[in-house]
Amino acid sequence: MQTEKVIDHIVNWLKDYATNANCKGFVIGVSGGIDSAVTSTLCAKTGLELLCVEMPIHQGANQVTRADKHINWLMEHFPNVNRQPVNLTPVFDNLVAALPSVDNEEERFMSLANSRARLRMTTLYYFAALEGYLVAGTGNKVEDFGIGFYTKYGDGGVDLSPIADLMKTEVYAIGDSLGVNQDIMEAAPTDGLWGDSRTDEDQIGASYPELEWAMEMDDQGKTSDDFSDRQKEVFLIYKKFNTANRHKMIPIPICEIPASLK
Ligand SMILES: NC(=O)c1ccc[n+]([C@@H]2O[C@H](COP(=O)([O-])OP(=O)(O)OC[C@H]3O[C@@H](n4cnc5c(N)ncnc54)[C@H](O)[C@@H]3O)[C@@H](O)[C@H]2O)c1
Ligand SMILES: Nc1ncnc2c1ncn2[C@@H]1O[C@H](COP(=O)(O)O)[C@@H](O)[C@H]1O
Ligand SMILES: O=P(O)(O)OP(=O)(O)O
Repeated sequence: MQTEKVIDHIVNWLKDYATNANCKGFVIGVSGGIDSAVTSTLCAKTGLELLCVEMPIHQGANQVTRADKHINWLMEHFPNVNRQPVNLTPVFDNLVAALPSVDNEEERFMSLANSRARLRMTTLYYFAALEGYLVAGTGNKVEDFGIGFYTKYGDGGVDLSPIADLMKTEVYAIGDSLGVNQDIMEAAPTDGLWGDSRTDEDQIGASYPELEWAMEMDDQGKTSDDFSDRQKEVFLIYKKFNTANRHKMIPIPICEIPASLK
């Protein structure tokens, strides 16, 4: 990858898109992870306004510290960057309190994890409408179009996706070139939605480099019969997620009414 040229390409793309859309700039959620660190830095480099929103929901202290440090760094280098902390912990707790209780709390862990991402999306769109900004998405290619590892209409609900054509390893290469701080470069990817320290790899059962390999093999038309041992295992994990989450990667189904009925 020609890293410097890719950076310039994305920055120009962001600038052109916002200008043509008559928007003043961007709003983004900054989590302390690599995807939002890279995307926010690319947005900052456009020179347009950038609002970085920190939205903890029972967040691990290390994630909050990494996000803080990254935003401080951006603000030191780019006068067009501002920050807005929004503590969503009480909002989330109130939502849970307003919902009917369940017999077994475990039954709703996934539903509530995704609700966290949707509260963040709602918050980002509040600022987008208020200030005339676009919501910048932070999904990369393997998450968005490989395994569909994001919350539909949560972190997947965005206006534009600057890094969605880049694999996670390419996002790290860009982060390195942009000077993203080492804590973030070394942090294990996590969706941070569970109130514990589980990583994406813990949840998925494969690492991003492994999943990128499987995505490449799938694109080449390979099947699980072409592999054995760990490769077969990874390929099957990839296919399972890719199949289950395909509905997130295509337009929503619309019930077409036959002309004869109109
Ligand atoms: N980037 C990240 O690391 C990141 C961010 C957020 C979430 N996550 C993870 O992503 C996962 C998201 O969970 P999920 O995928 O179950 O939730 P989701 O809400 O993203 O998708 C499930 C929902 O999609 C709809 N749906 C299901 N099948 C459908 C179909 N065939 N056609 C149309 N709609 C359909 C239903 O409403 C269902 O509740 C979790 O494991 C979460 O931890 C990862
Ligand atoms: N705590 C957070 N504050 C702001 N924005 C956040 C936070 N956690 C997540 N986000 C945003 O959502 C995407 C996806 O998050 P994952 O951690 O990968 O699930 C992230 O890039 C932020 O934009
Ligand atoms: O989306 P982010 O910034 O939270 O990155 P990661 O998923 O690698 O934690």
